[in-house]
Amino acid sequence: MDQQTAQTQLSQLRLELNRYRKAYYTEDAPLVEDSVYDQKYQQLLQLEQQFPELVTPDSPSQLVGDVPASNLAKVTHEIPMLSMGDVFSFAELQEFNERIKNAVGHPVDYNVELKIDGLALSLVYQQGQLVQGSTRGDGSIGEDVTNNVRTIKNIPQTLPEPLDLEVRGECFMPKAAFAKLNNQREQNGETVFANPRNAAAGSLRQLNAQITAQRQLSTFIYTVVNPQNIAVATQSQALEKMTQLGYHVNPERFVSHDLQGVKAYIAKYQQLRDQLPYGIDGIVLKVNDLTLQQQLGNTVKVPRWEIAYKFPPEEAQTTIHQIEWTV
Ligand SMILES: CC(C)(CNC(=O)c1ccc(Oc2ccccc2)cc1)c1ccc2c(N)nc(N)nc2n1
Repeated sequence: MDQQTAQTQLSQLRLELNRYRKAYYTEDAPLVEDSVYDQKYQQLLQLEQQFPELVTPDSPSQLVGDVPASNLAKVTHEIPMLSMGDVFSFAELQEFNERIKNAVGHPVDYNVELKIDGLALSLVYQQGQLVQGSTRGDGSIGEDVTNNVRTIKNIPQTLPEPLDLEVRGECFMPKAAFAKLNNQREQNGETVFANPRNAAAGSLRQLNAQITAQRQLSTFIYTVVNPQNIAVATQSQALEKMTQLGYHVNPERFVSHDLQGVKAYIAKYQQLRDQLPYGIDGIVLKVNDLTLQQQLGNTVKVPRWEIAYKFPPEEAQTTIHQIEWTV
């Protein structure tokens, strides 16, 4: 290929890849699958290797430090990482409760939790040592972020007991850290993140763990995948035990018999949502008894024993310097 053709192809690739990057990071609306981005990015790298004199400072290859690597190693989840069934009205919660009562034959207790708005994370421990951290990916295959999760302060690297355990939770960027990061990026003339969830995803999915380390990420852990290993019978006991093991577990939870108290909880946190230092997008009802959870089972993507009640979307995320955070 002659230099002229290479130049044309490279400027086309730079244009496309920078457009994809911008959409992914600032508009919270990826334009293409990671695999398409990867394939074009590899094409650009090959051409730049062949014609180094054609590399320009705005080429995506020159921003490698900050480009979240969609070429992180892959991890297969032995137990799938599931998502949530969503409802948008209290009436639908009542229908869910009726379905459960009919399936189980009696009223059940629910563990009621805030639905943390971050990115799902799985942590695997062997003999009490953290050996792997991974993202959900498509539920069966996620990305290996082990080195990055080792930089997150409230993730225990070693448990006080030599347990073989897999726990799951949400990785998130606190709102104050998000505001600070975007203001810094704006001052450096970099693209800003659309919302804390995108900022958390972009910060966790890095090849360079030192970038992750600077981003003040946090977690709330909410599931033990193998509860038999910690001798607990309910979701609420599991969360207590995880707290004792050193995990950061969200305290705004309670056990409700049927739906008593859930309406008040929804009203309280819809009100409090803007003042919380982390993002939530609803509440979650989980059948508290773990044996009942097993009996109720899961569909391919969603457990049958939990339901998420989604809050209406918050008003559009205005640009950061206009928001004065009240803590
Ligand atoms: C309920 C679950 C989907 C996690 N649970 C799982 O991923 C899960 C996965 C396999 C399980 O067991 C299986 C075992 C074998 C086969 C299939 C499933 C059980 C739970 C979930 C997801 C997001 C949550 C969130 N943002 N906030 C809170 N507060 N809770 C959340 N809970």
